[in-house]
Amino acid sequence: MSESLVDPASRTVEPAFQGSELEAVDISAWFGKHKVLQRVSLTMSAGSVTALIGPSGCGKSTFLRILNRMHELVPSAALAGEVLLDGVDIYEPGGRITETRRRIGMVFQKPNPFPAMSIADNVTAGLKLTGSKVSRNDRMDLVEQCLTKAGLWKEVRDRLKQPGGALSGGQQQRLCIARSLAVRPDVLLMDEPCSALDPTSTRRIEETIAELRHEVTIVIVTHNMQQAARVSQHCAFFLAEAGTPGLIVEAGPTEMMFNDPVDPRTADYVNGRFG
Ligand SMILES: Nc1ncnc2c1ncn2[C@@H]1O[C@H](COP(=O)(O)OP(=O)(O)OP(=O)(O)O)[C@@H](O)[C@H]1O
Repeated sequence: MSESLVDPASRTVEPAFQGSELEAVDISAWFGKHKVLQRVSLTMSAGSVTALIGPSGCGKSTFLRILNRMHELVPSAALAGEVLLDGVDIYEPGGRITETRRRIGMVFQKPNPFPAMSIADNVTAGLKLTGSKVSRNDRMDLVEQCLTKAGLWKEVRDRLKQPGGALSGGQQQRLCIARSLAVRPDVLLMDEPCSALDPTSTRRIEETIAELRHEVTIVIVTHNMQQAARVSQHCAFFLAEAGTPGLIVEAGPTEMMFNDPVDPRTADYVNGRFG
């Protein structure tokens, strides 16, 4: 893929950012007897966006869901390995799942605001679940702050009481990002957040991601190579060959992954020769 795909501005890692580091160590995963991930290790650094790329079915979403303990919601699901958030395993016995999911938020493929709930209430909907209390005044400040960070404030500030479901798809996705930010996560996981959106809304979300990475560590699954090149500073290429479990073929700085990968399979994939 040509060098111009990688935005030079997105490569710089801000030295001042003191965010959280997420590290997956030797993660294997199963659905029943079907092993879908094989000893995957990856460090997702603070202050940067890590893109997970690879063909359909290679385990990217499963890996992402393991990073905030959502994988275990599937009855047949099992896993081995560790996920360290700032050095502490989120799967440690006695660890609180609610607190883990507060610290590691998730934005899904399809925008999922509460459609009948007001825009403002959508933003603060996660606070109750995590047991956080905010006064009425602080609540409105928080609503404004999160909508601003999600790049939606200017578009909705005059209609905060209108239902979230009345927004466009792209606005709904930014509302979901605002809702994730309200509980002050350390990490934000995004599973193909633009796949249901038009190119303009996609651009808008990408701009939001570029701004957010200065305050929250971001991990994004994307099928769009241009998007991976535009928004991420690090990339991991997943592959499941001939029915074998998914593994990481190669991971590293996005510029290297796109312009000078070590493994020929990475070059083939990022250049659109398969997948
Ligand atoms: N709930 C589930 N129950 C059983 N098998 C599952 C479940 N979810 C995923 N799988 C299987 O796990 C493997 C990895 O799926 P996963 O969705 O993680 O891949 P992916 O790389 O994210 O794919 P895509 O890019 O198409 O979203 C696939 O073989 C899939 O069929």
